[in-house]
Amino acid sequence: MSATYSEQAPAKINLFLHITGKRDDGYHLLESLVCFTAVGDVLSGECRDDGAINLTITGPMSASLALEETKNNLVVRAARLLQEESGTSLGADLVLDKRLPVASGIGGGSADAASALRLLCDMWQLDLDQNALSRIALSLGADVPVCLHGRTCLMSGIGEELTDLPELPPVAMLLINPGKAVSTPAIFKAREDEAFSVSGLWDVQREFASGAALADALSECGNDLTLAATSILPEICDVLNALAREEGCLLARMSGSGATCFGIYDTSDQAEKAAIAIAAQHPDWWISPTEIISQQARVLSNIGASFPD
Ligand SMILES: C[C@](O)(CO)[C@H](O)COP(=O)(O)OP(=O)(O)OC[C@H]1O[C@@H](n2ccc(N)nc2=O)[C@H](O)[C@@H]1O
Ligand SMILES: Nc1ncnc2c1ncn2[C@@H]1O[C@H](COP(=O)(O)OP(=O)(O)OP(=O)(O)O)[C@@H](O)[C@H]1O
Repeated sequence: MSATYSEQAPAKINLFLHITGKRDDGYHLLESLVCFTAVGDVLSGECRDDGAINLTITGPMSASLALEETKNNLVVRAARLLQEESGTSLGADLVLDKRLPVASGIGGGSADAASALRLLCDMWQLDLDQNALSRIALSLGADVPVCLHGRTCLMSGIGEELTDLPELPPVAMLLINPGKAVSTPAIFKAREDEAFSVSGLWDVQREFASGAALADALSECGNDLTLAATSILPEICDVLNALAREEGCLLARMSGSGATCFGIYDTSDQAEKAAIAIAAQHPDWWISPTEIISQQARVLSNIGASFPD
């Protein structure tokens, strides 16, 4: 029997997101403080020797992808690119446990693609150089390089320039998605007339001992896609208000191009209480209390521990 490999695909959170310019090809230059959370998808799989790539999607959010062709799934596209680049004749039977809402600003698809690259490099024992992997990642999407990197960092360029930052403490967070998908290109288009932010505002040396200190520093920044996203989906304002109203909320902000928003809470107890209170009023929203994870925590959780629901 062949071994089962497993990789986590944590949600990506843009703690702040500044749009600093636009390239001639239409892609925007950005600066964003990115971290990852304990909640995420999980990809697992076994090796095949015939080169076939099979993908089964399970989990609470699998229905959102049911109408899409499997060959277009970012996991399968990542696998195909890796086969081409490496020339391997191996394939894989993959299972994606889809827990993150789709098209929701927390990079679910990008995280899945990155986890496929990590899992298959391991399974197929590939020794590709980092540049080749980064090139494949960027060709799959602007958020895939940061998800492949998988640790707290400052992201710039169109998403391919990554500067490591001191790891953040396990800050308590609450993620909420109002259950409506948002198109990233539509949001970038809707902000076309807005001015660009200046870059270089974030002190890359700075360390934070608590969620309160982090939230305080983040209050100087913002998410430059919020206005555009709320004009397309006003329900995002309801989500932000619901997060901010609850006791212990230090900051409420949208991630990426939305519609998922995060709240930073003083304690995990407060984040969990807020989750229960908001769920009672909005049973149709996706609500997930979680925390920021560090790279070290991810490595440890890979050793025998299961990934939190
Ligand atoms: C908004 C963010 O989530 C912030 O992390 C990302 O920049 C989006 O990354 P992504 O979803 O992987 O984006 P892609 O799939 O590469 O691009 C989707 C579309 O978003 C727009 N896009 C994306 C990234 C970027 N830096 N500039 C852009 O203008 C482009 O219209 C592009 O056609
Ligand atoms: N494994 C996957 N998971 C989610 N979406 C996928 C996947 N594979 C392909 N897609 C397609 O990618 C689109 C964007 O999905 P994703 O969840 O990554 O968006 P997002 O959360 O807005 O990402 P970002 O934060 O990078 O803007 C979906 O609408 C879907 O059609």
